[in-house]
Amino acid sequence: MTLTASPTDGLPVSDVDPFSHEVLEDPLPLHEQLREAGPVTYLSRYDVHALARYDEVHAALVDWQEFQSAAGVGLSNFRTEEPWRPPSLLLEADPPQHDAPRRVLTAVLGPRALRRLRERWAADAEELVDQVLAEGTEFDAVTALSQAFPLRVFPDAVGLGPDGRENLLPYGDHAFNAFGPSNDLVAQGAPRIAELSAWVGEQCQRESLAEEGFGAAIWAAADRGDITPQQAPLIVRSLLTAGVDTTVHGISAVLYAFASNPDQWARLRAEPALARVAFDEAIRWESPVQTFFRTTTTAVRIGDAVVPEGHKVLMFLAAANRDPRRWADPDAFDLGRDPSGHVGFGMGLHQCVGQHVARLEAESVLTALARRVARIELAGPTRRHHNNTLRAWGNLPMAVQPA
Ligand code: HEM
Ligand SMILES: O=C(O)c1ccc(-c2ccccn2)cc1
Repeated sequence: MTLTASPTDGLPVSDVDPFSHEVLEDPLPLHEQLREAGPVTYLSRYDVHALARYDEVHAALVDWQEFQSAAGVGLSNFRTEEPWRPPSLLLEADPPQHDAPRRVLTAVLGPRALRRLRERWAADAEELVDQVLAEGTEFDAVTALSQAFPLRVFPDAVGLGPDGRENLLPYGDHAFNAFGPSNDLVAQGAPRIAELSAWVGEQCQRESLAEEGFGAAIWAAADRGDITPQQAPLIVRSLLTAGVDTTVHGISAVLYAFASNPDQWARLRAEPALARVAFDEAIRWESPVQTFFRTTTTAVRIGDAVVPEGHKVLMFLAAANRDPRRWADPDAFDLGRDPSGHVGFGMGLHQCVGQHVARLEAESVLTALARRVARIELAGPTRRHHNNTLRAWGNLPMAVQPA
């Protein structure tokens, strides 16, 4: 990446494409360059300002007034472009519109609501791990665990019917690609997205949902008048968009972290309670959600530069999560570290409302695996799955040694 300091306000400029396959394959060198270039960089290719250091990313995330979400959290600016789908009532909204939908989902997905799922998901994870190990000690952890577990437990928790669940991953993959530029990744998903969107939209209707579950709880909130009946299906859609691919790649991230750091697996075996901190450390280390945007609502000073009003700001969460200004030995996956404060779930008003669901899914899988497996290691070449927003594994060939 060529960085030229513009003569005026000391704002480094680059024409790098953060959404190129070269960068998506290995974004770490770009993250390092952007952090070292200064507190903010101007990416001329997309006319956006980039933040890669922890302090600047954190500051933008918590300042929802000057860095708004209602103009979209992708490259597309909803002030000038039609969104590809009706905007999310949480993600692509600011207060006051954001308030009621957020309050409802906070209650539906909160730690208390999950208490009844904890035992069921622990049993589901044990059953899945037993099935995987019964077939042998070498397997692709992406299909056998990272995809299998979320797809086994989450649609049921939402209250989806049995048919069409294979639509969830491609729908989410396209939604996360759509936050980036209209490149080949977006073009790949375009032919199917109308059909996938229709199926997702159908699942959000009250009559499609089971009487128990996150979906029913959202519709019950509409009955109470906490939200309107028109908002309910869009809030169910949020779960189906944001709640599947993210957890699949989050579980892949923690499994890869352990397989590439076998000494850390030994620590987990010795102290199974470390499963929860292990997941957050993996979210910091790998950052399954790599980037997304905000739009300035006024001219904002960052470092020596001023970002004009109405400009898109690209936040590199993954770069912030490995910023040596914030983290000691940032590139190490270390269960001894306190990962709290990482921005892998965002921060502030829009911080992930489903983070407790994600943590419970990951903890269930890790606990079941740690009890049954003495060692896990990579057993062959890995392949990335490229997405404009998500950091994902296409496969994770794993060899395990039963306990
Ligand atoms: C490893 C798994 C996950 C990761 C890394 C993740 C990451 C994130 C991040 C970074 C944000 C902030 C977006 C922003 O600030 O604009 C977010 C928001 C959100 N997430 Fe998650 N997420 C995960 C799992 C989930 C799950 C399981 C659900 C639903 C059950 C979910 C639902 C949402 C929703 C609805 C929002 C929007 C919140 C708001 O704008 O108020 N996420 N997530
Ligand atoms: O409400 C929705 O539909 C929705 C919510 C959240 C996301 C998201 C975006 C970037 C990073 C993490 N999550 C996507 C969609």
